[in-house]
Amino acid sequence: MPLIVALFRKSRVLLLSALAANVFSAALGVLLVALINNAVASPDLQFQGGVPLFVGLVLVLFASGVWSQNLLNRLGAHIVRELRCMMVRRVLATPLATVEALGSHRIYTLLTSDIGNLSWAFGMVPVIAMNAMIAVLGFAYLGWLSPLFLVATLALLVFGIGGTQLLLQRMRGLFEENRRRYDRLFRHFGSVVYGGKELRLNRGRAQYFYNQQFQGTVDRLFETGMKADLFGIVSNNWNNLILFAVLATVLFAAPLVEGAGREVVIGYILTLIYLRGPLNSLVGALPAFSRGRIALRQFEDLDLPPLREAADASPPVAAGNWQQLRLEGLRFSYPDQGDDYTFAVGPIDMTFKRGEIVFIIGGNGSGKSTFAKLVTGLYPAAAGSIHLDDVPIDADNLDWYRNHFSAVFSDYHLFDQLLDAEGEPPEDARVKRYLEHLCLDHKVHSEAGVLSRTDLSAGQRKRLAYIHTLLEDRSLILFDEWAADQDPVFRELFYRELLPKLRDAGKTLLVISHDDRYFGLADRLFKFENGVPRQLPIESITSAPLARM
Ligand SMILES: Nc1ncnc2c1ncn2[C@@H]1O[C@H](COP(=O)(O)OP(=O)(O)OP(=O)(O)O)[C@@H](O)[C@H]1O
Repeated sequence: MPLIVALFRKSRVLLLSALAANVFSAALGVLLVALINNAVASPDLQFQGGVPLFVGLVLVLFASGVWSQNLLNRLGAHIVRELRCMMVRRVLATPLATVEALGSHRIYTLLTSDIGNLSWAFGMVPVIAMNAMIAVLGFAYLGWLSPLFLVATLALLVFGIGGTQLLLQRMRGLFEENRRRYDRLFRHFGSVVYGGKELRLNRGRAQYFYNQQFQGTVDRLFETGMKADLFGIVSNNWNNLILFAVLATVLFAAPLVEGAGREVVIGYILTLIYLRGPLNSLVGALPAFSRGRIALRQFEDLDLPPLREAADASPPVAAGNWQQLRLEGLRFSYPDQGDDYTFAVGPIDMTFKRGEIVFIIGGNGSGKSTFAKLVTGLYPAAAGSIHLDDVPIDADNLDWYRNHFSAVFSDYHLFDQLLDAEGEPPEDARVKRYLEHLCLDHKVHSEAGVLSRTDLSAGQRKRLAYIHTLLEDRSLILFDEWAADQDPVFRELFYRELLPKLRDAGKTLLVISHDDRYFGLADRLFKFENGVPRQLPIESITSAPLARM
C-alpha cells in the first residue's frame, strides 16, 4: 500500500485531471443518449434544441474524448516513468547481500513485467471511474424511466456479478501461478544472454536447456495464460448474456407492466445497449487489477527499503587525513539458502595503516572476496565493529565510510563513464595519459570522460577499471585479483610500479592476490583460512627470488 500512496501522491494532478476529464466525457455521453431517446420517443421525432445543439454536443463529446484519452495515456506513461525511477532508486538503496540473495532474475522481472502490470492497473483507474460514472448516470436514468424495471435489472446484475466473481477468482489464481513462472523465465533469459558461449559450444546442453527448461517454462506460461484468458473471455460473454437477459425481461414483461409504454421500453433498451460498452469495460478492467495486485505484492514481498531523501543529497566528504582503519571481531555469514550450508567469515581482527600495501591471500573459497565486501561496508557485519581512527562505523555514517574506498572487485562492472574525485567527468588529456601508460591508447579514447569502447580483452578491461580507481582518487583502494588476467609485463607494472606509487601518494592498498612471486612486495600480509585471517611474517612465505628486487 505505501507504494500506491507514493504513486498517487506523485501523479495526483494527472490522475485527478484524467478522472475529471473522463467523468465529464461520460456525463456528456449519457446526456446525448437521453436527448436522442427523447427525440425518438417524441411523436414528431424532434431533437430538442435542433441541429446546432446536436452538432455542438457531438463536437464537445469528440473533444472531451480526445482530451480524456490523452490524459489517460499520459497518466500511464507517467506512472511507468515514476515506478521505474522509484524502483531503481530503491534497488540501489537495498543492501548488496539482499540483492544478491534475491537474484538478478527477480530484479529484472520486477523492473519489467511487474512495473508494466502495476502501471497498467493504475492507468485503469480513470477508465473505471469513467465507466462507473456512465453506469451510475445510466442507471439513474433507467430508474427515472421505470423504477420497477430498474429493480429487476439490478437483481439480474447482482446475480451476474456473482458469476463474474467466481470466474475472476479462478483467473486470479492462474495469474499468480504464472507470476512465479516469470521469475524462472527471466532466469532463462539470463542463461540465453550470459551463457551464450557455453550453449553454442555444447549442443547437448543447448538442446536440454531449450527443450527441457526454457520450452517447459514457456509452455506452462502459455497453457496457464490461455486458461486464465479463457476465464476472462467467459466472464465478458457471461456479462453480455446477463445484459440480454435484462433486455429480454424488459421487452417481454413490458406488456404486463402497467405504465410501461413504448417510450419507456425504447428508452430502456437504447440506454442498456449504450451501457453495454461501459459495463464490459468495467468487467474487462478487472484482470488488469488482478495482475496489478499480484505485481504490487511482489514489490511489497521484496521488502525493499523505502527511499530516503538523503539519497539525493550530495555524497559525504571523506576524511582527508585518517591514519588507521580498525576491524574488531567482525563477522558475516551468507543467508541460509535452505541447504544447511552457509559460509561465514570472522572473527576478523585487523588494523590497516595509512599508506601501506596489505596483501590478502588464501586458497579458493577461503573468504577473501567476502572479506572485500565486508571491509568496504557493502555487506553488513553480523557482529564486531569497524573504526576509522576513533569514529565507529554504523548505519548513520556507513555511506560516508564507503566513500573512502575505490575497488576493482573480482566481479566488477566496467562503466563507460569515467568520473573524477568530485564526481565530474575528468579532463580527456589526463585520461589520455593514463591510457598511454597502460598501453590502451591505441584501442580506447575518451570524450568528456566517456570511454569510446569497453568491449576489450579481460586484461584490458581490468586496466580500464584501474583507471577508474585512479581518477576516483580515494584513500583506500581494494584490488581483488586485479592482476590475474594480466600478461607478465602488466603484472610487473602493477606490483612493482603502480602499487608502490599509490602507496607513496598516501593510499592504503588492500590487494587480494594469488601471485605468490610478488608477496614479498607487501608491507604486511594476511592469509585467510576458512573465513578467518591470520597475519603472516612476509619472510615466512617469500622464497621467490623476484620478490623485493
Ligand atoms: N553470493 C554468495 N551467496 C552465498 N554464499 C556465497 C556467495 N559468494 C560466496 N559464497 C560462499 O563464500 C565462500 C567464500 O567465497 P569467496 O568468494 O569469499 O572466496 P575467495 O577466497 O575469494 O575465493 P577465490 O580465491 O576462489 O576467489 C564460497 O565458498 C561460498 O561458499
